[in-house]
Amino acid sequence: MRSLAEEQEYAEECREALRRMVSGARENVVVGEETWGDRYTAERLGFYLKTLARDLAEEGDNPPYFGLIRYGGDAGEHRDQAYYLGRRHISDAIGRPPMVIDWRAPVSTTFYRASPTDPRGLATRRRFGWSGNRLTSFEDEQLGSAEPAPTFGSELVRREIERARVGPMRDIVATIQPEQDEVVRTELEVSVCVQGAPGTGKTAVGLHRAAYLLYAHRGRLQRNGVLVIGPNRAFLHYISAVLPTLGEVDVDQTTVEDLLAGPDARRITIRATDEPAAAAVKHDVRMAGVLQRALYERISVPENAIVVPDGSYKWRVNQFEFAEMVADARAEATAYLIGRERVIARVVASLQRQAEARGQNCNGVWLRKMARAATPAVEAVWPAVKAEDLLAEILGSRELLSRASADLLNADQQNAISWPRPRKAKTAPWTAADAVLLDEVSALLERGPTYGHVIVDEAQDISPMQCRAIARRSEHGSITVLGDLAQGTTPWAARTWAEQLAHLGKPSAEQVALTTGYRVPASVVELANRLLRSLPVDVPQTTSFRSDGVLAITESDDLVSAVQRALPHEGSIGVIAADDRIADLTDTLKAAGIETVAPDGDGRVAVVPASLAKGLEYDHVIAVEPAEIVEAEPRGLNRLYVILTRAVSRLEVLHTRPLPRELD
Ligand SMILES: Nc1ncnc2c1ncn2[C@@H]1O[C@H](COP(=O)(O)OP(=O)(O)OP(=O)(O)O)[C@@H](O)[C@H]1O
Repeated sequence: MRSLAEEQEYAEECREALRRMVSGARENVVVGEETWGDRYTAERLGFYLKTLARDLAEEGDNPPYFGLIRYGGDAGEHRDQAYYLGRRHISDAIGRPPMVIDWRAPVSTTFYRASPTDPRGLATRRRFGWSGNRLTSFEDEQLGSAEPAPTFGSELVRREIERARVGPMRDIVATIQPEQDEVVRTELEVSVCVQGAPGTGKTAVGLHRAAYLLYAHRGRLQRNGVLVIGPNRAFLHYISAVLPTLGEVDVDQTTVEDLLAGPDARRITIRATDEPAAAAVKHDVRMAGVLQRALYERISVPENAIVVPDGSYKWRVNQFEFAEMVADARAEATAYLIGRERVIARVVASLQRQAEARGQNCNGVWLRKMARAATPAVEAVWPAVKAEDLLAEILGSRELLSRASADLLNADQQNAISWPRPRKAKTAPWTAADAVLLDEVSALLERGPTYGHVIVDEAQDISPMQCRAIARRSEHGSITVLGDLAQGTTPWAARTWAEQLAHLGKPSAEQVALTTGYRVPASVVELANRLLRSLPVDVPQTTSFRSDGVLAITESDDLVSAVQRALPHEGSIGVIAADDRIADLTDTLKAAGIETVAPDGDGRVAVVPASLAKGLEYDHVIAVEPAEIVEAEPRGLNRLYVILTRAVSRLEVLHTRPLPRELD
């Protein structure tokens, strides 16, 4: 095995090889641009070469590798072989073995999963310690010896997990733990649902799974795409750097709200906010039934035949035939507008049969003319509908709403979502929940495109109707569902995964639990677990990987002193409080000369509204007045649980009012 100096030299050689790969890729772009060929091939080649050059160049100054595995004498095809593992594959010359293997390649699994009790053919596992991009140390585990060393855990892994957090989230490729690796490498066809306590690495696992799937199934997923859905924009900002560092830049990352307001649904402008009672009804899965009925009641049974004059003839589809065409299309078609098109096509086909029987030549022009002539009759029984017009009408017409929601919604529920008078779709006071309904109606009218894989983070908070919108976008693909039932804070938060998975269209997804926490230190976990016992969900408790960390409960409202106590320590500081205290607290800190930023800003001290803290983490968290956080919303205790578990190293709870008794 190499010494430290030799390893440093090898690291330099790898960097050099990577630089050659970048310039080679750039040269290829130039050559590719001058290559003759058909336009499609030239375009595809150009796109591929440019992507490769860009990906390689974006590699930047990351350490070229983080681990080395050396197999023993009885490891089959890998016998006595050694492999360096890094964020990306590095090769020196075509035909030569790679200098560094991508962490996602099958052989890398051994690095993550081998243990003294199951060495998987390995003799040694070496982990490298880097300071910036300088290799400073390594650590060897002898896995193949007859007498395995007692497991003491890796010091480098411990240091990485306990490091102070600054700035946005980082990748965890060097230290993925075995149970996390199993989720990351689950096959593409398999949908998984991960229930994990705070800080167990769900988000990290989801992002690494996206990168893994793109590596293992690049062709398929580049066509269909991978979508990551997170709870809010601050969270997306926080995770935005992870996939690019892993070499993956073509993953869509969005919130459910933005997904539904996206380019294919830009028809409404959200101008209003629903009352809680209205939002509760609109997010209820029964609305799917209401919308479906309201749409399909537009279809009626034909009362007349279709007669189309054509020169000296008149072609006919009699009333009975026409009714049968409508009934058949209704039974077969997957979407309303497709069914309507099908009826028109069948009417035209019938006219064509009659015309051809008379020896007429039915060319394209004739067929289009017949379709135009038949459309008004079809329109009368199967009218074309625009999603926003229909939704505006359902919410604006008590008769229609009551017909469509009979036995689904009671009178109070119907009242809650009714607009006082019919509105025009364009200027109606649309709300965020209406965008979810509109998406449902749009999908009833026409099927939309689907992704190859969808990753849903904080999935416990997604409403049944939002789940259906996600299910539609992953209908022909698979999903990774990440969440924690105990952190559910929306009015519709899931109580069980079985129910949520059914709404997401994947009732048989594999359910996995992660229970080792890598963020929150043991003393803070102990406090949070007390609260967990009083939450109405059945989830396993976390055990912390970390024995360090400090918990302080201070009876005071002196936030400035609390921040000043935190400032000398390394790392980020998050002041988290009930939403309506944020402006005040920001002013107080400003007056004391302490500069603060919002949760998506880049600065040392962030002032974070409780409602935006989900998924984020700070080295030092100051949780201000838990009683206010709990009182601010119906699921206030769950919110408090989220807030207490944002701390990486130190949590200070600042209060003047009694602490909620659930914390005792
Ligand atoms: N194997 C690991 N090695 C190093 N760091 C890790 C590992 N797993 C998780 N972490 C770190 O632990 C922290 C928590 O991870 P993450 O945010 O993914 O957890 P989570 O389960 O999504 O938490 P929450 O439910 O609170 O949002 C992050 O800083 C992450 O980088």
